[in-house]
Amino acid sequence: MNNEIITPDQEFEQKLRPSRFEDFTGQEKIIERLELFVQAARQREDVLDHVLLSGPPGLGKTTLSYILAEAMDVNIKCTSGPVIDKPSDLAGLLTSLERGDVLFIDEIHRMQRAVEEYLYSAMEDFVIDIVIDQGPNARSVRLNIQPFTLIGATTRAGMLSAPMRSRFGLVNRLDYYDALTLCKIVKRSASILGVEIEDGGAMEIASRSRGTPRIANNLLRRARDYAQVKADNIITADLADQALNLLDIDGDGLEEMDKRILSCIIEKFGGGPVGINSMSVSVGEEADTIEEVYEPYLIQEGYLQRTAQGRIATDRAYAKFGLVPPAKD
Ligand SMILES: Nc1ncnc2c1ncn2[C@@H]1O[C@H](COP(=O)(O)OP(=O)(O)OP(=O)(O)O)[C@@H](O)[C@H]1O
Ligand SMILES: [Mg+2]
Repeated sequence: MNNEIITPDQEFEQKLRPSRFEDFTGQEKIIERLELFVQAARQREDVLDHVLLSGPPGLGKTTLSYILAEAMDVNIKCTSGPVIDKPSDLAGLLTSLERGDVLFIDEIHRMQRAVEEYLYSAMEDFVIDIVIDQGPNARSVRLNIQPFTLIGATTRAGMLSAPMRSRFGLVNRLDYYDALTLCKIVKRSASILGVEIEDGGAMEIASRSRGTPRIANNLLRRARDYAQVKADNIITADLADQALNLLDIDGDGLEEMDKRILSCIIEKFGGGPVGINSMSVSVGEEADTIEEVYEPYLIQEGYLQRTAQGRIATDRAYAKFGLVPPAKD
């Protein structure tokens, strides 16, 4: 399996992560909007409104959060939904923020309900309740905190509760990148890494990266290794093609797990509909990962449909394996 292609490598990503709006390629609408709100807030010497960033993994949510903090010229503190055990963990973080600071909460849809509710008053009125003393003397005091910007990132916007969602002033959904945009990203990354790449090579990588900058960068890295061993360190279209074939990434950018999911629906479940849990057992991947990582791309590319009864393989999925879809009644 090529899980390394889709999983983040912190050190490597850090190096390639754009730190200013100008270096962030693609998602033009979102960038235009965010730049405008940053400018407006700065002019008023105000704190930036809370921002929600949603979209599949590797499209730039964390990157944008850092860019926003940088553009506002404030500190950023990072945490993640599942690691906040109880409201008091959050209280410590919130009281440590200075005016205008960014609190970045990754995987915000995985926050516990009690923690989430605790966050509401902080987001809305910049106050929190803390319990002091213990036993019979225990009492709750209301504490003002500095106005701050919460940036929440989620791969599953649909799993966010309505009250949480409504507290974000700026809601942005990142979409998959087209190949041309990814091509620019690949070339930028190559120049940072000092890798020589031809236009054709960059395009080959871009069109096989499932619309995802993280994957494009990871494939670039693999192509670089290949070029170093097999050629003169130059990534041509031909060389990129060979390197990606070696990784089992096909011409449509599908990787082994994508194909396993599709062939499982077709071969074991007669084309579907099949429930996520049966599919998860059958392909040997967690249901969450299938839903967050693999399915969105397969759906966008028209290989898979999600219906109330379950997942269905489309005609395109059959065609992918050279099969004829069953006649519909
Ligand atoms: N628009 C972009 N331009 C250039 N590089 C990008 C862009 N978006 C993402 N990247 C690159 O892809 C990598 C992954 O992006 P990032 O970590 O921001 O994704 P994410 O949406 O936070 O993913 P996850 O949901 O897994 O946390 C970054 O290190 C960065 O180098
Ligand atoms: Mg992230």
